[in-house]
Amino acid sequence: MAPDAILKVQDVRVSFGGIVALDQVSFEVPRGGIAGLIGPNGAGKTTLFNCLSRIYTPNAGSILFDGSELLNQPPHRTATLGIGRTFQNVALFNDLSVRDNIKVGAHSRFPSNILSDTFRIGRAQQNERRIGGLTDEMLDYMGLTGVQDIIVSDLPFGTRKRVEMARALAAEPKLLLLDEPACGLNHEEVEQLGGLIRRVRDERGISILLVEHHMHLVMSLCDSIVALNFGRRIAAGTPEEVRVDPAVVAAYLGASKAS
Ligand SMILES: Nc1ncnc2c1ncn2[C@@H]1O[C@H](COP(=O)(O)OP(=O)(O)OP(=O)(O)O)[C@@H](O)[C@H]1O
Repeated sequence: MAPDAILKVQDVRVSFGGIVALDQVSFEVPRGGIAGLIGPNGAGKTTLFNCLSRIYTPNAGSILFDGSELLNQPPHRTATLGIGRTFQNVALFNDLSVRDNIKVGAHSRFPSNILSDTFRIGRAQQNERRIGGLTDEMLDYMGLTGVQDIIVSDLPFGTRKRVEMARALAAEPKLLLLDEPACGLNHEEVEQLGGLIRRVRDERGISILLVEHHMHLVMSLCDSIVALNFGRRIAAGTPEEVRVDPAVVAAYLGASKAS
């Protein structure tokens, strides 16, 4: 793996019965980069994200994260290894407050064990203080301090999306996977989101991979882009290269004709 790649996806294949959702897909995310994953509906983007967050196990291929094979790790370790994620439809604990949702993210940074915590109360208390500190920091960073006690289900969709990103950031990931972060946001919110994602990379050094249909956001934000269609990689390169790639143009024209 190139020393500057945080993620290397190599020849990944996933099939569901007769449907091949990913077919020999390979690409890299440079460390400290913002990479985009694009493609028409059904191209395989979510399936790939589900492999990266270990919800699915590929039938073949390799996923190197920070130099180690991710597929050898148990699924529950992805957060502790340093992979954070948000979901297309927002997956928060709807009955909990903003603060408690973010605390859940911070907890994965300081894993606890009821047995050892019982005998090492001092350490458990120290971890609780750190979790509280990290939660405060994320509330402030994401501009959510004013709504910290509000139950998540009472908030507008755009704010819930920010809470979800704050929860992922509270686990201090090395790589953040954003699944359609602009979906459901208005024009102004999309502009703010672009600035926020850039800040997360610039100020926190977090590498980012985003799946997104909002082409203006992808093209203005990403350093590199991978395009999929029918489970296959059809193009990869800079935004300028991918935008004019004939296979990408044909895939999107085909998708718009079909819809
Ligand atoms: N759990 C599953 N069982 C069966 N088929 C699936 C499953 N998940 C995805 N697929 C199929 O795999 C293919 C890729 O789907 P996927 O959701 O990854 O595409 P996508 O690029 O994320 O699409 P969208 O932009 O609409 O979210 C599709 O043909 C889809 O129907």
